[in-house]
This record gives sequence, C-alpha cells and structure tokens, in this order.
Amino acid sequence: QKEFQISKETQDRKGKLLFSYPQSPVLDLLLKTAAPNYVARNPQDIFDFLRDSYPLPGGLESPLDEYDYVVVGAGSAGSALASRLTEGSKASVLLLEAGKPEMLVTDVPVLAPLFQDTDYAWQYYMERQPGVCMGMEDERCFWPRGKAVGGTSVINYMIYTRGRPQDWDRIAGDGNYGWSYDNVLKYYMKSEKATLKGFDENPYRNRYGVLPVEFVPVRTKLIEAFLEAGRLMGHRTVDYNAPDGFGFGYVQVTISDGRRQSSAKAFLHKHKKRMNLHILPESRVIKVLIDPNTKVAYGVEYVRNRLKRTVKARREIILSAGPIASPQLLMLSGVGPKQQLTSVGISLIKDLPVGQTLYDHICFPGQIFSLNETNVSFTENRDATLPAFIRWLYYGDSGIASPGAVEGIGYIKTEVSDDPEDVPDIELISIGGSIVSDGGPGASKGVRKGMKIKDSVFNEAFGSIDNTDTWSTFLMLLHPKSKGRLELKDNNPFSFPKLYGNYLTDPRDVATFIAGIRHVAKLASTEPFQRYGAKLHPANYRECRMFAFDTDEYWECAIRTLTATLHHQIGTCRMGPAGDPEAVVDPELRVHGIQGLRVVDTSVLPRTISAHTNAPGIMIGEFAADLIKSNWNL
Ligand SMILES: Cc1cc2nc3c(=O)[nH]c(=O)nc-3n(C[C@H](O)[C@H](O)[C@H](O)COP(=O)(O)OP(=O)(O)OC[C@H]3O[C@@H](n4cnc5c(N)ncnc54)[C@H](O)[C@@H]3O)c2cc1C
Repeated sequence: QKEFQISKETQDRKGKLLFSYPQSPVLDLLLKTAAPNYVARNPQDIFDFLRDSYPLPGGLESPLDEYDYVVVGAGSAGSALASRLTEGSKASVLLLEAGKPEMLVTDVPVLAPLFQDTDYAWQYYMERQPGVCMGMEDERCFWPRGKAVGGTSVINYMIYTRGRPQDWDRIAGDGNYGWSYDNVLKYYMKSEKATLKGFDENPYRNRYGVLPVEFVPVRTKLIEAFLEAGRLMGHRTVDYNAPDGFGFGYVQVTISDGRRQSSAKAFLHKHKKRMNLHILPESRVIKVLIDPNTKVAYGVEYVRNRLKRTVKARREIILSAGPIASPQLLMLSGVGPKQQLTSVGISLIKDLPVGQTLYDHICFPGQIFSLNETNVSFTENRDATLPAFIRWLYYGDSGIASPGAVEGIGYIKTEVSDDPEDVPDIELISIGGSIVSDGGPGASKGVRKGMKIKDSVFNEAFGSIDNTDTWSTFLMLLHPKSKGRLELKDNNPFSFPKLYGNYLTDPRDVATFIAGIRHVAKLASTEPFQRYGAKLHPANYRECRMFAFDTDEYWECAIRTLTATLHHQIGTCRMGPAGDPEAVVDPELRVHGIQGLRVVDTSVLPRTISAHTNAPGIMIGEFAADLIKSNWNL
C-alpha cells in the first residue's frame, strides 16, 4: 500500500460546509431529541456528532480482501441494490462510497438548495457553451451531484415521479427486454411506502415498502389556484404517477414526518448490522481491475484515508457511481471509445461508446408572476424562522418541511410537439413562490446561489420584486432533442471529466420552451390566479435588451440567460441490445464484452423519460438486484 497523490484540482474544488452551529447545550438537546440515532464519531470534526455512521459489523476493523459483489457508489441505485442483494445470507457485498454519511441538516427539506455548495456535492461544471447559461457565474452551467451515503438523494429536492408508461414501453421497444412499463411498475411499487391520502389504496401504489412517498405537509393556496386553473384549461387533477395520470397534481415527495428520506435512509440505515453487507464511506474508487486477456473484471482499486487499496470480487463488480463517475471509471479502466482512451494514454480493453450519449432536463425558472396580496406565497423570512424550526422538530410540518416551496406538478403537451404518442413535452413545477422567495435581509438566497445565477443578473432582472409574494412554475423540457456527451480530461482518476451538455442546439427545444411559456401565461390569466392579481414580471436582462419584452426573441434570450438544469443527466452508459452501436450495457446491465461487470444507475437510461430521476434510479437498483439474483441463483 502506498501513499496516493491527490491532485491539486480535487483539493481546490473541495466544497466548504456552510453550516456552523453555536456550541449550545439547548441546541444540542434539541438536535439529539430530533435525531437520537445520530452518533458522534470523530470529536475533531464539530459536525460529526450530527453525522450518521456506518461501522463495519461484527467488530471488524477493516474490510475483507474479497467479497461476492463489490458495489461502487451508495447513491439512489447503489443503496437499493446493495440492500436487496444482502437480504438473504447467500451473498456478501462491499459497498464503497466516496462521500460521507448524512447528518441532521440534510434531513431538513427547506435546506435542500444549500447542499450543492457543500462537500456533500461533487461540484462539476459543464464546459463553456456560448449562448447558454449566459446569466450564470462564469457563464458556465453548474452540474452538482450528491457525494454522500445516499448519493444525490441526499441533496435533491425529493420530488417523486415515475414517468409515463410510453416512456418505458419505448425503451423496451428498442430491444431492452424487461423494461416495459408493466415490469418497471413492479419495482417502483416494491420500494414504495406510500401515504398519499386518496391514492394509497390504488392498485399501482404500495403502502408497505421501505421508501416513504407522501404529499408535502405544508402548502400555500397557490397550489389550489394551479390545479383549478389547470382544470379550466382541460388538465385533469390526477395522481400524476398513475398509469393514466397525464395531468396536474399535488407534488409527491420522498419525505416522512417532514424529514428527507434518502435512498440510504430507506435501504441501508436499518441494516447496518447485516454481517454480509459492509459499507465503507469516504472510499473513492479509482479503477476497475479487468484482465485484458480474458476480459473478466475481478476487483477495484480505491483510496481511503489517502491510501490506495485493492478489493476483489468473486462474482461481479457493479458500478453505481452515477451518470458522470460510472462512465469515467469505465474509461479509466480501459473500457470506452478507442481513440479517446489512447489519446490520454489508457490501454484499451474494450472499445465501447461510453459517454457518447448524454441527455439532461433543463428548465427555465424566470417566468415569475407578482401577486397583489401579501402572505399568500412562501417567503424565507416569514416561513423559515426559529419557531417554525421548533415546530418542525416536534410535528414535522411548518415551512421547514417544504422542499424549496415545490407544491405541484403538471404535465402538458404543447402544440409544437411532434411526438406521435400521448406523452408530455413539458413538466410544470408549481412553486408557492419563486426564485425571489429566499431574498431579503438575512435570508439565504439559497436557490439563486444553488443555480449560480450572477448577482448582477439577478438584481437587474428581479431586484424590484425580491422577497415579495410571487407565483411561478419552473418549466422543464422533458424530451430534449439536443444531445450531449462527456469525455475524459486526462488519465488522472481525480480529474473531473469534460462535460458537454450541448443545450438548445436543436431549435425544436427552444420552440418547445416558448410554447410552454405561452401556456403558463394562459394559466396565469385564468380567474384562480387573477384572484391574486397575478401579473407577469417584466424581467430585464442586460443580454436581452435588444428584444421587446414578451416576444419570442425575448423569451429565447431569457432561456439562454437563465438556463438552469434539474440535474437529470442520463445515458452515458446507455443500455441497448447486442448490435446497438450506441449501447454500453445490455438489457441486464452487463457491460458488453466484459464479464463480471455491470452498471446500475441512471447512466444506463437510453432515452429521456417524463420524470425526475431519483425514483427511476432506485427502481433500476431494485430491478438489477433481481437480475443478479436470478443470474446467480440467489
Ligand atoms: C440538486 C439536485 C436536485 C435534484 N432533485 C431531484 C428531485 O427532486 N427528484 C428527483 O427524482 N431527482 C432529483 N435529482 C436527480 C436525482 O437525485 C439523481 O438523478 C439520482 O439521485 C441519481 O441516482 P444515481 O444512483 O444514478 O446516482 P447518485 O445518487 O448520484 O449516486 C452515485 C454515488 O456514487 C458515488 N461515487 C461517485 N464516484 C465514486 C467513486 N469513484 N468511488 C466511490 N463512490 C463514488 C457518489 O458519491 C454518489 O454517492 C436532483 C439532482 C440534483 C443534483
């Protein structure tokens, strides 16, 4: 074992924690009451007493040299997978995770926007692309990913969506046997522990799984206006996760008693003492070991406490490191596009189109309506107060339980959609407020900071309505035609890869956004919103001053200025049957041409789906566990 050199870039990019608690016995008592299971590990780290821990079971000091399966990444998919594989005693699993366990603050829904700037996130940036993210810091798009036991489900907004049946049936129709809606529905249901008044008895919901899915415990009246306006425009109020649920509905979230339920909480927390499941946080995998002659994967190298170590797998290595790190690890290990690997000095083991497909869900948060009534929307200064926090500790409600003021989801198919099937092209995320709701004296400004909007751009565009009552929807482009890719920067495992979103390069994506904006304007003009005097705020962007407000040209410029992403990157280890020239893994998620190696996370999704990607990630973990169990007779 030798000391490993960690590159300067990684150290520089390491985030800083934003939270600092005063040393107070009263606060200690409150926190321990709220989270009796949190155990202090390291008295040197003042945050550690708030942090969860995953000691090796059976008093083991260090992991074994060999396991049946080694899973890399304890994120949405990896946590579910490792948990299911070790349900019986037939398989041993080592789960390696680069990040730290969660802590009490990560449970707090209202703090969701803040984690993107902490060491619970990998702080990736897209390569500069002229004409998008023009209003963001450094004119680059920010792509944070979760770095924690629980992965991105520890820093996300907790929205629970499954996608439309057609999304999955199309994936299956491409030759991906097993991925039809009827089959994936079984796995969504297997995880779910739904408490959704009015829906939880429905045949496509399950009340007895492990992943809590609930409505948000606190809402404003604006969600009723959204649903009513929707009905006036022909959008049914539905369970949007139902097979026939194309419409508008209350948002469903992975929250219980007002607290975030990450994939780690749902799948790992209760199983810390399982003798056959060893979880190793703060352990970063740098390479999969593959025999170049037999093309069999047999182990991984990882770095823990600055020491390089090796662990072997008797049966399989499973990459669940997410849509950026899984393809990066494959390429570092010799599996990827031949030309690219040889150009950075990596010996090729298998030529595959790793990283050559990348889709993302971008969104536009800048269509904001000011209201002529006060106290109707969330504002941080009013709703995230100490009394609200104390109420949250005891009852799990109050503004503290709100996931960034998200209240409703609406699916629409705009008139420019050329999709032959009945699938939406835009998702509307109804906010009981907007990106100005966390402004004002002393407030966090968390959402705008999380999106990295430049202060000057924000102040010019929205300064006049900062910290006032507003309503907005974030419009999310569900099926972008523009396709991105990722590449290795070099062969250093600590470098970040080069990320190319290629956002809005297909003009149809711009047209869809504009059609969505026109649709939202009509919603806002209906009586339910006019009750509150909803009026479109004329945001003034320096970059767009040559265009008259509210023209198509203005909106295109606005979208290119505030190009936000909802961080649903997919496709980088694309699934497809043998013979599919774009495929990296087969429909059972085995890497084509390599034995003993699978990818199990959102990177395998070959097409865009009408959903946020946490629940699909968990479903992929569930499905993969069954595939592996059946392959190995477990
Ligand atoms: C800010 C934000 C908000 C979001 N909001 C929502 C939402 O509200 N609803 C929703 O459905 N989706 C949301 N998403 C997206 C969703 O959470 C992710 O798509 C999903 O969690 C991805 O799951 P995954 O299993 O593919 O990867 P991840 O959950 O990202 O897991 C990958 C894990 O691998 C670890 N890892 C990476 N490299 C290594 C390595 N070399 N060695 C060891 N471990 C490694 C990572 O640290 C991470 O823990 C959001 C994403 C972000 C960033």
